[in-house]
Amino acid sequence: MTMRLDYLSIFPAYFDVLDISLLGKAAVNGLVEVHAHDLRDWTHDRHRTVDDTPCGGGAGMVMKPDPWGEAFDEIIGTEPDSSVHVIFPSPSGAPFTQSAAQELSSAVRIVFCCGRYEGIDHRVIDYARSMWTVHEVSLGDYVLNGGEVAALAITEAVVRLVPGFMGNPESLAEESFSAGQDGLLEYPLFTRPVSWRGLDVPEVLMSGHHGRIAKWRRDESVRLTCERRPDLTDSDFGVPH
Ligand SMILES: N#Cc1c(-c2ccc3cc[nH]c3c2)n[nH]c1N
Repeated sequence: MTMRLDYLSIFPAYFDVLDISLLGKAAVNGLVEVHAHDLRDWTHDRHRTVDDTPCGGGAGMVMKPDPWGEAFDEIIGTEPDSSVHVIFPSPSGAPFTQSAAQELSSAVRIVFCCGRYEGIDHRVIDYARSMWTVHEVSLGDYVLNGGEVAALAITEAVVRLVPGFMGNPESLAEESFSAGQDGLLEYPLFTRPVSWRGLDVPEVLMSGHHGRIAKWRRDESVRLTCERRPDLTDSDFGVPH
């Protein structure tokens, strides 16, 4: 099943990058198809205006609803369809998580609505909610200038989980935040040479003793998670008091 990805933005060239790297390969293999659209193509004035002053006053500009609605009609259609996932990156959105990426990896269609200026007229989101499955999501607690970077990050997090995308799906199981890691951060990784600039690979990893190696890795994951992400430690993870 091919996943169709659409991107609506006033900077559609942001998404040219999706033609390279692994995503390019996935497109070639028919796993995903990518369509980037310039929102200004749905304007009708000579300046191709997509923004206006905020009702109620305030700084900055707000994206007008009309171009979005006409773009939706042409790109998605005018009939409700809950199988279409419409993502609005927003600083006021719910934190985007690995579990959200996992859920979206089985979607047949995802449409990213990339706002700029101060944001998009809220009626656009309300209309989309009446038609499709909408996700207002945030990458994190910092401010970007628009939704494009978030759309790219979410795309990578989702598409790499699409069955058939990763050459070795087993590698997904041991990553940070994966279910296989019990939500823990990934342990430190090493490869050859064994000694590098006076720094050595931990001996246990060279022991060939799989049980000891597994314990060392689990202990390191717990240590790192407790140190860096106490918010993820909603249980003791077997940490001795
Ligand atoms: N996702 C996300 C965001 C944003 C964001 C998203 C869309 C727009 C449209 C205008 N400004 C935006 C900022 N800022 N910080 C995040 N984590």
